Amino acid sequence: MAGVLLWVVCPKGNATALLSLIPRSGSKPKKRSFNGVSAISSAVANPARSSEQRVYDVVLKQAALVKEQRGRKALDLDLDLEKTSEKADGFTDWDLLNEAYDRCGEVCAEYAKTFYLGTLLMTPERRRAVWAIYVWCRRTDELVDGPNATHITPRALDRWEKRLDDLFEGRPYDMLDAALSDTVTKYPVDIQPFKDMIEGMRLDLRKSRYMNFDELYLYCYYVAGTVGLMSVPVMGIAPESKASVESVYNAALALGIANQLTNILRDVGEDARRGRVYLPQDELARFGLSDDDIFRGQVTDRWRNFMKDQIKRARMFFDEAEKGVSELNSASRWPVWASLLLYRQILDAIEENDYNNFSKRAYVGKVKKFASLPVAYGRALMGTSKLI
Ligand SMILES: CC(C)=CCC/C(C)=C/CC/C(C)=C/CC/C(C)=C/[C@@H]1[C@@H](COP(=O)(O)OP(=O)(O)O)[C@]1(C)CC/C=C(\C)CC/C=C(\C)CCC=C(C)C
Ligand SMILES: [Mn+2]
Repeated sequence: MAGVLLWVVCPKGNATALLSLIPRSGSKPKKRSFNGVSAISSAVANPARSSEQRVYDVVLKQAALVKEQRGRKALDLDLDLEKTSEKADGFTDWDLLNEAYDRCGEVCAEYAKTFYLGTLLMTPERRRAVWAIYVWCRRTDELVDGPNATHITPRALDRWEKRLDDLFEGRPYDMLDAALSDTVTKYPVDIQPFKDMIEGMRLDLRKSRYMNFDELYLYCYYVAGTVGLMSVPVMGIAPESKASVESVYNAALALGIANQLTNILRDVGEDARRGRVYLPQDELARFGLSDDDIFRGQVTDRWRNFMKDQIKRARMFFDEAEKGVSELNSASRWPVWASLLLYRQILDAIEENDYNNFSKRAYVGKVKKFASLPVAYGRALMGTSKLI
């Protein structure tokens, strides 16, 4: 990771409410109404398009790419790598490419053990592609959150983006990039979600307050919804699924948003100590709260009520995501269910802490964690048809 950093710094070379929140297949995102608040939010003050509409364009683009490839039937993604694929440009050594993927697996095992174990159920080809995506996301997040984050400037992120362009064009900069470079030649992965994740990191450099949910939604899409859009082309949709491609991508997007909203609710105290408040300012005000209450860090009834509302919304996104998991290829469902159930339980833990997310970290204990794994497995075995 240090090498990457050096290069970047100094380069060389309620349910109905949610249903209106998540756009359905082929339709445009509708006006959002959450908790009785007409929350087309910034779109009201600003005739420009809402975050939801902007994000939906990326969903459509990604879905179109998948459909195009399905139509061509050019790839059989389950065949052995050696039999099916061309070598990535500049990478003529199979051993080196295998080594690059193995290294991605090691990084993944080190940073996200449960997720890594889940990927072992996937086909070898898909598994290593997901590792490559994971590693790129982890490195991108490390740039702004890692030990050297203070050296990161918008220009450094521009260079990271240039490097992304290069790897998508078959010119990887290092071994880990080479694995992703190979992955994007084999799966219908669009570059836009990757660029958008970098945009999320840029946002983190310049913005520490979110006026309303529309602004927060865009941030959550950038840093987390994108992960869903990057992963599904690799995980694959079950051949027997009757769901539209768009609806599956919407569910994937919802899972990323749900995870990030959960992250934000869990880390309120930690973020405040870094001068950051990710909670929508207008919603805080509606509950008679302000930044000062967050910096004071006292759990009051106002805070509890506010948190109940926020948790409810995060759960609605999880509910929406759940509908899509069964549409994925059977071998990809288990890790997704496992991560969904584990993340969702963080919300329960916040409740169990009596909403003290200022000084008590909500976490899911080992027993609950392990108990979720067979539940995830059971759900993964269930068939499709929750979406249309
Ligand atoms: C149909 C359907 C439901 C499909 C499933 C789609 C799918 C696999 C969605 C994945 C959703 C997911 C795991 C999103 C990640 C959300 C997340 C935690 C984002 C974090 C961002 C920044 O957060 P922050 O800095 O506030 O927090 P930290 O303190 O840093 O934690 C991220 C850290 C961005 C970087 C993301 C990653 C490193 C995770 C990348 C994961 C994958 C590529 C694999 C996803 C696959 C599975 C099975 C979970
Ligand atoms: Mn982070």
